[in-house]
Amino acid sequence: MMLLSDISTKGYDSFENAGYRVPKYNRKKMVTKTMESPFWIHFGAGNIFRAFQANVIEQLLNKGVLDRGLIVAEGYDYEIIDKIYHPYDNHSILVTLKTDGTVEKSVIGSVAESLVLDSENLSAFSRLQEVFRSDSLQIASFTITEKGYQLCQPNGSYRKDVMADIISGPDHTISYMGKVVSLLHTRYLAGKKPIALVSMDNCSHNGSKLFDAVFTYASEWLKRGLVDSGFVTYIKNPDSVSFPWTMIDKITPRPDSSIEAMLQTDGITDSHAIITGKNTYIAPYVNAEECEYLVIEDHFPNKRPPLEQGGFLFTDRETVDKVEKMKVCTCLNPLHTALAIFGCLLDYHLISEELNNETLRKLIEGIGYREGLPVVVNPGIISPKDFLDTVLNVRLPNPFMPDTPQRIATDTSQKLAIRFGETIKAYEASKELHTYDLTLIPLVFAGWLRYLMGIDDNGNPFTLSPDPMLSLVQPYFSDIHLGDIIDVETLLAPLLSNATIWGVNLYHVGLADTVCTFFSEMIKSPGAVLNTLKKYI
Ligand SMILES: NC(=O)C1=CN([C@@H]2O[C@H](COP(=O)(O)OP(=O)(O)OC[C@H]3O[C@@H](n4cnc5c(N)ncnc54)[C@H](O)[C@@H]3O)[C@@H](O)[C@H]2O)C=CC1
Ligand SMILES: O=P(O)(O)OC[C@H]1O[C@](O)(CO)[C@@H](O)[C@@H]1O
Repeated sequence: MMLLSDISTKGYDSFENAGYRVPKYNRKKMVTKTMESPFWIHFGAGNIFRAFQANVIEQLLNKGVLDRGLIVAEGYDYEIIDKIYHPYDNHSILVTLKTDGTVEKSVIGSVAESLVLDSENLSAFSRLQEVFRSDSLQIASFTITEKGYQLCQPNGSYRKDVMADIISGPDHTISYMGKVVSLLHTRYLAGKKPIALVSMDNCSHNGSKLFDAVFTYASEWLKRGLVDSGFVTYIKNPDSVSFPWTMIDKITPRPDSSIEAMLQTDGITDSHAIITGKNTYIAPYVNAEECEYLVIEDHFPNKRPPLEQGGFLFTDRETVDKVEKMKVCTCLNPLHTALAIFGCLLDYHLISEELNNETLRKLIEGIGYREGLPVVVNPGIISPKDFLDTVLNVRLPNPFMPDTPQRIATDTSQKLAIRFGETIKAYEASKELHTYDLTLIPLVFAGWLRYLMGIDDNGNPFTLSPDPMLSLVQPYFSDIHLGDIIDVETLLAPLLSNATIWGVNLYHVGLADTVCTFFSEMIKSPGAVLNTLKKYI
């Protein structure tokens, strides 16, 4: 029997004997050095951080490239720190699921310290202030989901907690970003020390999103006389505070029970997944694919260690933008969304199993190679064709990855515009290509509308994944049944013309009729979704 919670007292031997990779550096020394002179603090203690950033730093510690590790702060879901970090002395187990079926299990010790970003927890907050005052701090990074950067409510006014912070100033913050900007203010007061604030979230132009959030607090505080103008100048000066853009890619599903069972078979009896009160799915272990990309705009005013030795790719902003577009608009995420929609409709519960369905495989190959690649901009540092080949032949079919269409189907209404709309716009702008050449993208659009009926292709009801637009779009489909003869054009017109959903008004780009035709065919009877796909692919 092995206990992860015993690891700091009993050492790594039993884990090593059970075939786990274990820290090869002197962890005590590493922790002491990190506490004394931190270089990287990360906000967002969720799964991707543990699978990716913490593992890269672990490798660099093992190689002797680094002698200090990471500090992590969690400002949204404190339960993660209390239940998943502290009981294990900040260790975690990374389970890497390789495509050949082999599994690599590693004990990750690179997180030296974990803290709640809670202004009411005075000791944690003053420690964070101390970290932000240190000369050595070079990077504050974030994986806090796209929601983490949003300061406003859907009606455009500030959220309550944001407004409270704007009024009370940097010394009494309660909102997430307010607390971050308060810490940055501490750093400013400590001598305008330079730092890179690096969003590593999956959203387009993420650095600018982070800047906008930070700048909003600073300028609102300046307006109210709560900070001096030098603070705003500090944030706007790229030699003091930078906001590099990044592109991150590593499929990291929620902790899966099959992995937990595997750890138990190895004798680890205290590694159980939890769902926190804030709905984070987290465990002392994390499961992820092997493939990973983190492309970062190389702009670090307080310098940085040689993280490229851990595989991060440093480049200019324009290249990050191109890589991001390549991944999100063409080579990965459109394929993922197509599999999510049709996976739910065809009752699949594993992405990898969908790749064994010839029709679905042809669908995503066509979306990538035929419809997407002709308009993708080559970023240079990664070849789109090679990237797409790997997605199709290595990553998505990986039978050992417990990733589900239902997870990816989350928030589809927010994803269609960026994942498909950009390709449609590129066809519109092209002299040689025409939107009427597109068949597969309209099939996905019709598929999503069919998905919104909440009835699968066998005629059975299923639960739609969470999506902020459901209450708006679902009512259109509430009275439709398979086999109904309806005026599809009249039903769908308000949706098809909504450019917020698709990135374009489908009438303006000549695709509305095609989507209506496909949708009509998909609602004819049970089995009609698959038949429609077969007919047009
Ligand atoms: N899981 C994946 O495959 C990948 C995830 N990412 C990025 O990382 C983000 C987080 O992913 P995971 O760590 O896997 O998810 P997770 O569910 O394990 O953790 C989510 C993290 O975001 C925080 N969070 C959630 N809502 C928040 C809010 N409203 N304000 C501030 N913080 C909030 C949580 O407290 C937690 O730290 C994703 O949204 C994505 O942008 C990027 C590449 C791959
Ligand atoms: O939920 P989304 O944004 O569709 O992303 C699906 C997955 O694919 C990725 O884009 C791969 O990096 C991850 O960010 C995410 O886990």
